[in-house]
Amino acid sequence: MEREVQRVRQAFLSGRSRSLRFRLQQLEALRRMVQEREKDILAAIAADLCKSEFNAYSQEVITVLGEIDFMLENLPEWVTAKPVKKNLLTMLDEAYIQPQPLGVVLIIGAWNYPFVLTIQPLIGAIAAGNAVIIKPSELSENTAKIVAKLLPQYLDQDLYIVINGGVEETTELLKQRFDHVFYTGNTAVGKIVMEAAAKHLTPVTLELGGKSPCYIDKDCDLDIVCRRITWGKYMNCGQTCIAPDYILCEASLQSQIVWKIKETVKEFYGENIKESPDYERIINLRHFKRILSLLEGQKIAFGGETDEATRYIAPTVLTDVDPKTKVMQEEIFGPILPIVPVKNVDEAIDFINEREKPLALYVFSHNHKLIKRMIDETSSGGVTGNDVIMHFTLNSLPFGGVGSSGMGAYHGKHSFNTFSHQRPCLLKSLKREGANKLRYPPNSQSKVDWGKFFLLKRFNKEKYGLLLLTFLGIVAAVLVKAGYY
Ligand SMILES: NC(=O)c1ccc[n+]([C@@H]2O[C@H](COP(=O)([O-])OP(=O)(O)OC[C@H]3O[C@@H](n4cnc5c(N)ncnc54)[C@H](O)[C@@H]3O)[C@@H](O)[C@H]2O)c1
Ligand SMILES: CCCCCCCC=O
Repeated sequence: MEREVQRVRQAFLSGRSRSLRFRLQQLEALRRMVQEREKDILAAIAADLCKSEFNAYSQEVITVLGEIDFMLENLPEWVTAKPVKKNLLTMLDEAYIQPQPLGVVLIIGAWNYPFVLTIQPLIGAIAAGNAVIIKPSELSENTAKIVAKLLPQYLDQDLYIVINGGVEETTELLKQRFDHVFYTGNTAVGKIVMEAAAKHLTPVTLELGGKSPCYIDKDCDLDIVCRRITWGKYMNCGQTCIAPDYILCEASLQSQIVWKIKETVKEFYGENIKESPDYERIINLRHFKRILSLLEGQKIAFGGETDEATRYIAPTVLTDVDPKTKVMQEEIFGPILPIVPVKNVDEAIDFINEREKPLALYVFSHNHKLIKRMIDETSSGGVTGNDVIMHFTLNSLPFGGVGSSGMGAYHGKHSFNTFSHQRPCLLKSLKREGANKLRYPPNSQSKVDWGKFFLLKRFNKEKYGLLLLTFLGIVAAVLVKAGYY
């Protein structure tokens, strides 16, 4: 492992990943890989999650292609140095921020959307000029294999490498020194990753999970609300980090919601859900059994059918759920939707605030003020109002958690920033030494006064104009040089 990391570091130190041209070339090669080997990629995802080609394409491949195109379009502008505002002391100098690559980045992927959740961070890391070690999740072994097979055929083989393996390999990898670690997965492993990274003072991005609440106000169109929630909850068999985990609503809405979700499930997946090409399966037996254990002692309004041989769990809704029961203590990450009745929006806000900060928050209402109030008075990684999941798809929005749902963010420019160091640069001339006398010892009251004038004075640019500021600066420099101060 040490040798592999060393090899990637040597490749980074060669400097070739830094030029804009090289980054664009690699991103174009990655796009070619996705386009030319689409069938192999979709087949691998299908084998891991029993997902149809249409679903794999629209949930994973489109996002990857969209992200690459967005990077190719914007990267030339993002990599350029950005001049910053100056003060009187630096107005004749050059001051700018130069984004630079961090170095060697470790990306640890997740299994639930095994392609996009591994490749989208990779796109950001390449765009920012880094070398990358990719560790796909061993749980989605088919996608892990295809990623390991294809990437070296299209990308620089020393700068971007894939290491496959399980906990043992990840543990070994985490002992190495990286310049950034980007982890997607559960909160418990997130802590292990952060602890390992801390030994080298390596910064981390942690894309974790949590119980994302969904508040339904009585002032809304329940048909539309239930259709959107059904889509986001049962997509990928509930194995979506930002799936609505549970519903909060007034007790009077509960039976209508159950009925409408049941009808929508029929509309989406037909009478025989097992036969639907749009309904996936649970990733493995461990997760299958974990999800089943969440049903114990619950009132099942509909669903609840299971088949261990195929790891099938039907779309299920639970009603009148007691917040103290197991299903409300951990992230469900499966097709079970508990409804917890609350008296009103105040109680819903308290309910959310008494728990760990979730990765997403959903609120449905015709009342825009109520939605704004929910946003103002709670915290979550991201929010979609009157829909679910969709904030993930807009790459101008940062995607990430807060508190126990994670730290840092990515997507689009936010990925570029995550994998870059924003290097502040101030370039001075070796001339104009007179003005510097102000900061050299011995200090005096008049030097302090001039310091205050240069550094603290706020000018209204429109009123005085830049010319006046320049004039004042020159006068001050001349006075200092002449030895008056
Ligand atoms: N925020 C996001 O974008 C996002 C996306 C997908 C999943 N998630 C979250 O991930 C969770 C589900 O994934 P999971 O928990 O099954 O992931 P997981 O257990 O498969 O972990 C993911 C990665 O961590 C490694 N790993 C596991 N145990 C380890 C250990 N003890 N030491 C070192 N490495 C270890 C695995 O090898 C794998 O590569 C959910 O909580 C979900 O919300 C979050
Ligand atoms: C269009 C759907 C993409 C959903 C990706 C969710 C990522 C977290 O699991």
